[in-house]
Amino acid sequence: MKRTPHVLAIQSHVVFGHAGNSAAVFPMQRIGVNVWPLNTVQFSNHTQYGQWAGEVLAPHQIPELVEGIAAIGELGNCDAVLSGYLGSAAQGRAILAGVERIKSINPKALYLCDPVMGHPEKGCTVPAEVSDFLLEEAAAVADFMCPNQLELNSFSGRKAQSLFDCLAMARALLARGPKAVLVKHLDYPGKLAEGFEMLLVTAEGSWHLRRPLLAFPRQPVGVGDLTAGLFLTRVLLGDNLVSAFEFTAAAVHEVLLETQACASYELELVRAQDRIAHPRVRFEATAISL
Ligand SMILES: Nc1ncnc2c1ncn2[C@@H]1O[C@H](COP(=O)(O)OP(=O)(O)O)[C@@H](O)[C@H]1O
Ligand SMILES: Cc1ncc(COP(=O)(O)O)c(C=O)c1O
Ligand SMILES: [Mg+2]
Repeated sequence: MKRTPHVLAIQSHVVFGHAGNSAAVFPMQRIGVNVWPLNTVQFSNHTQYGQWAGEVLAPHQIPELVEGIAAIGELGNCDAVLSGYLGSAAQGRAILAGVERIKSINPKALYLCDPVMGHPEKGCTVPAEVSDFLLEEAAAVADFMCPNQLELNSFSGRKAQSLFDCLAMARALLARGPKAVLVKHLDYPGKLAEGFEMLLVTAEGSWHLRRPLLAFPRQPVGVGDLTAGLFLTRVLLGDNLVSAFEFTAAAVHEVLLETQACASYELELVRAQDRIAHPRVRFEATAISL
């Protein structure tokens, strides 16, 4: 029987609702991986509510927890690390040390870095040291990076002017080391208003995908975290990168359809669980080149 992969998922936890690990862990488990959640913060709720209670994990706890897993002889069973929102560059460096420790025991282990930089227009940003860390240090170690357009613009120091410009920006990020860059959400002048577009860029080629844009009174949070977690999971389960990309788009769309149907602000992950595992919709990625 094929072994079930294990993923160390290092990102935020919210008690109520879904963001970070609270958006990614259950869907990842539902489609077939064991998840080791290491929560970088425990907040009452996600920060887009404008108020929350809770605490950030001290950076020294990350290596301590990783060493704890090593001490019971289980660290070599880690097949991948996923990281999301970082409270500080110090927390990021502690994650990279953990990734290096895991790769030294299991060289096949993968690292997916979701370079979360918040939503500047909603007053939520990360310190400049975190965005510098993500570009200068994390990109060199990560196997996969999953920026959205804002994050890609921030890496490039400018706004994308066209789809081909987005592609050039993603290729520039790819040149820093990752095997693949998945742009979770494209935004550029001339983009069709009714579509939600994504991009996958690898050394082999580039693929563009469009799914319907759904109307929400308030944009749900945690979609990026769900996207990154599902993509990594499907790769671990043996999909090629393009298939993992197409599956992820379909499964995320199913969650958003359920969320919209329930008029819910929080993602309806439990109600959508069978559709996450077996999406009824399918979006085909089409190859594009510069
Ligand atoms: N098909 C869709 N229709 C409408 N909004 C969407 C759709 N897919 C994602 N979104 C929204 O687009 C925004 C950007 O998503 P994305 O960049 O993937 O991740 P993040 O959640 O990290 O910002 C999110 O606010 C999400 O709620
Ligand atoms: C605690 C927390 N974690 C993670 C996120 C990131 O969520 P998203 O997937 O929407 O980028 C947010 C967004 O507000 C958050 O508040
Ligand atoms: Mg995000």
